[in-house]
Amino acid sequence: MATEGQVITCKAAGAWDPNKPLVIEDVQVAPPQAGEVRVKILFTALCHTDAYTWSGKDPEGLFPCILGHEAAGIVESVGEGVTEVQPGDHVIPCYQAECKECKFCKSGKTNLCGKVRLATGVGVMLNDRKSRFSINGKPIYHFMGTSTFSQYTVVHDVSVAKVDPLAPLDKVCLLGCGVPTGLGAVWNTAKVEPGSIVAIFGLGTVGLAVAEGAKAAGASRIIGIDIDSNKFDIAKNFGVTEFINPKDHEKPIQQVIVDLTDGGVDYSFECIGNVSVMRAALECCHKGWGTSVIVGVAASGQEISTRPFQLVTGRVWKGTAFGGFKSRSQVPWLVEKYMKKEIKVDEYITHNLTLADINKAFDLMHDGVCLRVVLNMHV
Ligand SMILES: NC(=O)C1=CN([C@@H]2O[C@H](COP(=O)(O)OP(=O)(O)OC[C@H]3O[C@@H](n4cnc5c(N)ncnc54)[C@H](O)[C@@H]3O)[C@@H](O)[C@H]2O)C=CC1
Ligand SMILES: N[C@@H](CCC(=O)N[C@@H](CSC=O)C(=O)NCC(=O)O)C(=O)O
Ligand SMILES: [Zn+2]
Ligand SMILES: [Zn+2]
Repeated sequence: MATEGQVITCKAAGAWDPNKPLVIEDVQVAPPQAGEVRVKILFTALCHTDAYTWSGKDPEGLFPCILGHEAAGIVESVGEGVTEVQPGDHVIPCYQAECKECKFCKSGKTNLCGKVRLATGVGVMLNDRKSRFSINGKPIYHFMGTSTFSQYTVVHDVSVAKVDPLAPLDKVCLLGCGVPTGLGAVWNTAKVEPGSIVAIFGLGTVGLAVAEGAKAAGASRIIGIDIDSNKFDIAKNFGVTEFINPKDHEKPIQQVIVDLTDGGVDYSFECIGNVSVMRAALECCHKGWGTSVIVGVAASGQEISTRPFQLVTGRVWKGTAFGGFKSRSQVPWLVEKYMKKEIKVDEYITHNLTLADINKAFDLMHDGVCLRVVLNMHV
């Protein structure tokens, strides 16, 4: 049955209140307006950032909403003026937009885009500042401009990357967030050189993708730090060469690492979202040149601190969003790298469940027993 121009009623996971179980329910998804694309989501993964917003600690978190931002699907219909995708195209929604026209996109200095960010930050579409989701007439907010925990979603045309139709969508959905973030933190943000010593705090999907990126960049030592020693075995497969569990040491972890590395590492990456660890990650860097990249997302109200002397003496503190990748231009390139077996993706998927199991999937994340859980949205 043709659905173009019609309201679609489908299943979605509604987040009604912080930390309250997600509710699988019928949601109405309005047709796309000008500059918008309605996508049938086939597979979505869960990222720690979904859990962060669901927890109520995200200052941009609005309820009720439909979470989810790491997914893949097929274009169902497009709104007026949309030229770069058409119904049937295989796509990855991109929470980090790329309009190619705004001050940010034209700067050549950042992958951030300003075109739709103000609207996506308050859970609505740019065109009429309203949501395309509702339940029996009550509007439900969008999340990160993607809302992939729904069988159908509406995104801005600048927030969707067209990918190779031969790519398996149950795998490449991961290229919507965690894996590119880790790889890009190394390749685009830090620009790690061959021979570098690298420290990675947090060995979840993002930290392991940092390890993979560092190995590909020719790092000589890749030190993984995690409070869960169970992560160490799997981390070897991603290139981590040494492991430290801070619980095994009495000294501050930054001192342990400085002692192990003749003065500190060349590059460190914080992939947890813990501001104390961010300080340790900066302070384990080598005097004169060590660079620390903040990847983890810290809760509302949290602040970072260190002695300014750490920066005066040459350490550099940076951050990264989506690993510095320009989404619509570079996600298709990452998909091709996966198809050529130049980057891992399958190896990050530890569980496959269905939309109905979404609360179970978040339990796996909170119990620390998974990397990525991929949900089949239409079983
Ligand atoms: N900047 C960006 O563009 C992005 C940021 N993120 C953020 O990156 C972070 C990591 O995401 P995931 O890998 O999905 O999370 P995850 O929860 O799978 O991994 C976190 C790891 O950190 C470890 N850990 C927790 N506390 C620790 C501590 N005090 N010391 C050492 N290890 C500790 C855990 O055992 C776990 O292995 C999250 O904060 C997420 O929100 C995720 C994607 C994009
Ligand atoms: N709303 C949050 C912002 C959280 C954040 O930093 N998000 C990352 C992506 S995390 C993906 O899993 C990001 O890319 N930020 C850039 C942006 O424009 O949002 C808060 O206010 O804390
Ligand atoms: Zn994410
Ligand atoms: Zn832009």
